[in-house]
Amino acid sequence: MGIEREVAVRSIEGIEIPGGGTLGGADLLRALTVDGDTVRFVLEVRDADQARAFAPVEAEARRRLLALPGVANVSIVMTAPAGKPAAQTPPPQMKLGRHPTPQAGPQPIPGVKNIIAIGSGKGGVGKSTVTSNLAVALARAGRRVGILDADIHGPSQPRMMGASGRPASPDGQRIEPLQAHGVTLMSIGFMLNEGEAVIWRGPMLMGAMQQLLGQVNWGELDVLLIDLPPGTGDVQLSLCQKAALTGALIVSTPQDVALLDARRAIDMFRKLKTPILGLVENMSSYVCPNCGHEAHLFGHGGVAAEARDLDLPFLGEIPLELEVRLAGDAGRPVALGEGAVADAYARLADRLIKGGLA
Ligand SMILES: Nc1ncnc2c1ncn2[C@@H]1O[C@H](COP(=O)(O)OP(=O)(O)OP(=O)(O)O)[C@@H](O)[C@H]1O
Repeated sequence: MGIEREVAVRSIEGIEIPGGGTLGGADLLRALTVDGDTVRFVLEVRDADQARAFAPVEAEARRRLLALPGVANVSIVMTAPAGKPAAQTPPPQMKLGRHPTPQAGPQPIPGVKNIIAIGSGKGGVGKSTVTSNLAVALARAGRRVGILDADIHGPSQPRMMGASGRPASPDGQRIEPLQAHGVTLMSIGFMLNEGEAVIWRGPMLMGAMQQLLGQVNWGELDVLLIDLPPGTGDVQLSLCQKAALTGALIVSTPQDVALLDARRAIDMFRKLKTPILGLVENMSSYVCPNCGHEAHLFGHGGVAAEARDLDLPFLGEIPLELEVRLAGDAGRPVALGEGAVADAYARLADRLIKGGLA
């Protein structure tokens, strides 16, 4: 029998913090949840320096929570919210989109244990939404997670993760990624001026991908999720040739037309010898918030059936909920909170962790 959430909050809100005041008083506790014998929460700090100064606070919170009867695990994620608004800060002084340098086959990223590409055949099926929410769910489960937003046509991770700052590149060689909701984040969108379009093709695109993979200080990560553009284009090709991918995860809606496109994406990854880790059904069912009636706007179960046909793992279904879009637009992925969708993402994260993929 787990403890009450309030008991967990009360036990740590009085902890004194650097600079004076308490954890509760300074409103730094986010998304505290109790799940059986596990307590999880996010500690919102200003930047990496403050995160270091807060190490004793984190240790004390862990000590106090573990002392509560019924608590066996504590997972604390420190996050720094978005930095300065993009408009005030120019892109880092670094030329992105150069010609690729020769390399011998797909390369691992030092310090990064798994690299998972998130793909879809069709646009708008929720690939970016799944990426941001899965990342947050994995971080809540205590994993070290990064996102590389490689959606060159419409990078949406900065908005979905609420990160509007700019990564720095003091030496013009290495790029410092941002942090948001406990996730290390780099987006091709950070390297462009607002409204600037990317018209790279072929070799230039390959060079840009190589830089984003190899010149970003990713640090130690259990998993890096790569948000791909929809379809089967140059980015997918570059990525599979340049990065030693653990595998690809395919997002689709249950609709026939989306499934047809997903099949093409799967075929491409197979041809490139990238393992397909499984399929996720997004916008699976809709539960009316007023009457509780469950409807299947895009059909239901189509992706699971497809996975069976193709002999691939079916990793789970994510319901369609207004809150998913609102949370994405507000830069706070819905998986940070509670409810059916957050639970679905927690299950997906758990499957990847148990499978040794994250
Ligand atoms: N489960 C869901 N419930 C409600 N809205 C959702 C859900 N998943 C995604 N959406 C919304 O659908 C829209 C498209 O999602 P998203 O941008 O993630 O798709 P995408 O596949 O990455 O598209 P593209 O690759 O074309 O950019 C967004 O407005 C998003 O908030």
